[in-house]
Amino acid sequence: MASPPTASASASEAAESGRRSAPGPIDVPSPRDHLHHLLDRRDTPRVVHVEGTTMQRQRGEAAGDAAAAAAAAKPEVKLVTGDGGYVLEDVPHVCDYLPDLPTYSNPLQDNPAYSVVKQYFVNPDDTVCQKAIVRKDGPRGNHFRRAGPRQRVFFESDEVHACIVTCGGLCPGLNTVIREIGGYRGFYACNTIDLSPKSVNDIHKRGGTVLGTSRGGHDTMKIVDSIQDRGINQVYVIGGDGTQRGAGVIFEEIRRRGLKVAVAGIPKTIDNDIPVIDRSFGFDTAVEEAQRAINAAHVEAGSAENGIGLVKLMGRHSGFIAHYATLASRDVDCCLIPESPFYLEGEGGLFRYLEKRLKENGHMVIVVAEGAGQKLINETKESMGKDASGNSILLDVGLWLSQKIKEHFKKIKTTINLKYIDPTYMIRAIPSNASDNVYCTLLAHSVVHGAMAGYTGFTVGQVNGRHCYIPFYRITEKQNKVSITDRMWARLLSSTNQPSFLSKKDVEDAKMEEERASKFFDGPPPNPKVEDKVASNGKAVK
Ligand SMILES: Nc1ncnc2c1ncn2[C@@H]1O[C@H](COP(=O)(O)OP(=O)(O)OP(=O)(O)O)[C@@H](O)[C@H]1O
Ligand SMILES: O=P(O)(O)OC[C@H]1O[C@](O)(CO)[C@@H](O)[C@@H]1O
Ligand SMILES: [Mg+2]
Repeated sequence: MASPPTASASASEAAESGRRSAPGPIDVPSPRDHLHHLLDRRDTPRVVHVEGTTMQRQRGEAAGDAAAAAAAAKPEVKLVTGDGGYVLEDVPHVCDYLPDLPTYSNPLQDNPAYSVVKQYFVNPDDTVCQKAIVRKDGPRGNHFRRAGPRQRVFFESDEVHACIVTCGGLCPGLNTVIREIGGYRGFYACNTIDLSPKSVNDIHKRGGTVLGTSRGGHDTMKIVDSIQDRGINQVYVIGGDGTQRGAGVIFEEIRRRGLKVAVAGIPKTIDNDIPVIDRSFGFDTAVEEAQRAINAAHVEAGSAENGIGLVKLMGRHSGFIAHYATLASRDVDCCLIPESPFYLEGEGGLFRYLEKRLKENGHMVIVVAEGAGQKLINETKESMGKDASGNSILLDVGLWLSQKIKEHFKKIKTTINLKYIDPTYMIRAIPSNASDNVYCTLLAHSVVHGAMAGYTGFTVGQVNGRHCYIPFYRITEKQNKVSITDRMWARLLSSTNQPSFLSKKDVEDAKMEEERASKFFDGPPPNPKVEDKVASNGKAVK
């Protein structure tokens, strides 16, 4: 019988043999393939691969030439491999480039509130697995460093000079995170009143961000100059994929300058489009608030003859809010999201379904995510260009669809009553609900613990219910999307009874695409093929 696969080849060995021909669409990657992928990431040429306790720098500052400097400015992949196909995708630490920093005992141990906790400090070796489901003969897979307080910290409380920045769109919960980070010294100290500025005291009850937010205008050098000039040593960045990318470059520049500054991200986006993590804060609140709009649409539609209620929800590229709001409501007859293209005319099209549903039920509710149907709209309308951050400005699918539906029913001489509701900005401007509030609080604590422990260049996130530290590149390399080949989307289809708008070929293509993506982004599969198993000497095991 084959021994359990491991991915413990050295980085150089892995990089060398990693460039084999691309496997076919139905191949599943071995843990070694995945390791190669991590080592070979186009944007991540610098690799630190740790086996046991040995660290090998593949390329870096030592060469001292321009190429090395350029390489040094790129993200570094830090891998630790272990038995049974265990891979830890570790995050950078200030000691990686400032090796002799002093440490201090964590002041939390003197806080009476925490004295009752059995084991408050996390074991430094604790890691969180990315895939909760594994099989007995499969590899243990990808892991991230567990978040939480460490016994030794790299900053003294009095020495901390933190800054917080929020970027991108609004999101319920922003103020809760700001409040909890802002109160860091209060968090560790006994007298929280002295250390929590009055101004942040009740900001978690307000929507928006007390700091303000913006798009565009990222200038790495100016930002890092300002961090340096002001003597800031902890930078907390709250934002979506763009913001985390920005934080990644700030971190690289800080490391290049050799500053003792921790850069840490807290992922924010109501669209829930950040990969790896269970969900982003504010999403739960958005889904809950969307119910009010859907209820209103349902009441309006049900009160009129041939009533149609149409609700637009946010979701630029990912239709999670529409998806979950539909599932939660049960009053929705059709949900349209960016991930699932639809068409209007003919058999299996939207209009036929609307006609059928109105005949059966006399009214109906449609939920559409703002990014849905953009290709269809673009056939007749010019695109709107980009926002200051480079995101495409979307055409209003709600208005467009309302118009199209009205035209269609006019053509077939049927009177309808269509009410279009656009609650998008109202939804994202509210304060977070109770569940998001707790989530934000814990995320904020976890991120502060990470920075205090000297970790940097990471985003805090919940993975399989546990908080962990995830390298920036993992959060920004792709977007989290609704998988239309997943059971969850099938549940929606079975609850609304809407057409899937997909041909057999579309489904096959989608499956193949998702398999390819998960092959490279989600770590080793639970059960690799036997011939893909690799022993610790790098040889294939049969
Ligand atoms: N590759 C990048 N390098 C540096 N800065 C970036 C990069 N991408 C985006 N940014 C900056 O990050 C900030 C936020 O980006 P963006 O407006 O796309 O919002 P976001 O963080 O993705 O949030 P959301 O999509 O939830 O609204 C902007 O100031 C933008 O200039
Ligand atoms: O109008 P703004 O502020 O650019 O934001 C719109 C975008 O922000 C988000 O709320 C978050 O990315 C998207 O759902 C939406 O497309
Ligand atoms: Mg974004």
